[in-house]
Amino acid sequence: MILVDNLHKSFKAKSGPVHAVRGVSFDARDGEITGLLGPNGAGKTTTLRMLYTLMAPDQGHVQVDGLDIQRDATAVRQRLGVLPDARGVYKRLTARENIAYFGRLHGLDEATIACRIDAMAGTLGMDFLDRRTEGFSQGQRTKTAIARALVHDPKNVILDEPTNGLDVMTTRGLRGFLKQLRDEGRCVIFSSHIMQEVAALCDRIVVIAHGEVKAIGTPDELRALTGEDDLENVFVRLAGLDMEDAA
Ligand SMILES: Nc1ncnc2c1ncn2[C@@H]1O[C@H](COP(=O)(O)OP(=O)(O)OP(=O)(O)O)[C@@H](O)[C@H]1O
Repeated sequence: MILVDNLHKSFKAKSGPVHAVRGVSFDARDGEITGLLGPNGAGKTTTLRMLYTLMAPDQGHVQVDGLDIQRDATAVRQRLGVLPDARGVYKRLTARENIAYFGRLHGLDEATIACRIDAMAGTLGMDFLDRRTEGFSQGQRTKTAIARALVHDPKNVILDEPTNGLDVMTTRGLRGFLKQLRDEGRCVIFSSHIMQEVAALCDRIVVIAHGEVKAIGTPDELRALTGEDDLENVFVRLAGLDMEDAA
C-alpha cells in the first residue's frame, strides 16, 4: 500500500523555476493496479522518483506499507520493486547475471536467486537469459530490467512507462504479468500517457497534468465524470488538453 500526500517538487532552470509536481495526493492499494496517466511533462516520472526514494520531495509525505519514505528509506526500498525510466542494464553481463547481481544486493542466497530467475523468465518469456545484454533490443532490455526489479519478490511494484517501445505481443505478455502481480495481492503503480493502455489494465486511474491531480477513478467513473464514451476524449477532457488546444 502506498499513500501519497501533497507532494511538491520544483527544479531550477535558467528561465526560472519549473514546478514539476504541485500537491499530488493519491492512494495505491494492495491487490490493485493504479495507473498514473498524463501527457508529456505532466510530472509522472518526478512523482514516481520521489515514491521510490531517488529524489526528496520539497514538501509532502509518502508512506509505503506504513513506513515513511524519508525516515525509513532502507526498509522502504526493500519493499519496492522499481522499473525506472532509464532501464540501464550492465552490457558486459548476461541478462541472468544482471538479475542475479541485484538479487545478491538484496541479500538473497544463490538457490533463491536461481529459482526467482527461472520463474520470471518463464512468465516474461525470456529466452535470452544467457546472452550478454550488449546489443539487446529495447524489449529484451525492458524485460531484463523488470526481472531485476522483482528479483527480491517485493510487495509493491512501481513501473515508469513499462510498455514504451514494446511490440504488441510483448505488451500483452507484460499486461498479463502485471495482472498476475495484482492477483497475488501486490500494490502495482505504473505510468503511461496512453489512456487505452491504462484503461485496459488499471483498477484505478490518477490523471495528472501540469503537476496536479485532475481526477481519480475507475475507467467507468472517469467516463461518467466527463460524459464521454471514447477513452481518448475522456483523457483529453480530464487533462485539460482541449482547453490548451482552443487557446
Ligand atoms: N532534473 C530536472 N531538472 C529540470 N527540470 C526537470 C527535471 N526533471 C523534470 N523536469 C521538468 O519537470 C516537468 C515534469 O517532468 P516529468 O519527467 O516528471 O514528466 P512526465 O510526466 O514523466 O513526462 P513524459 O511523459 O514526457 O516522460 C517537465 O517540465 C520537466 O522538464
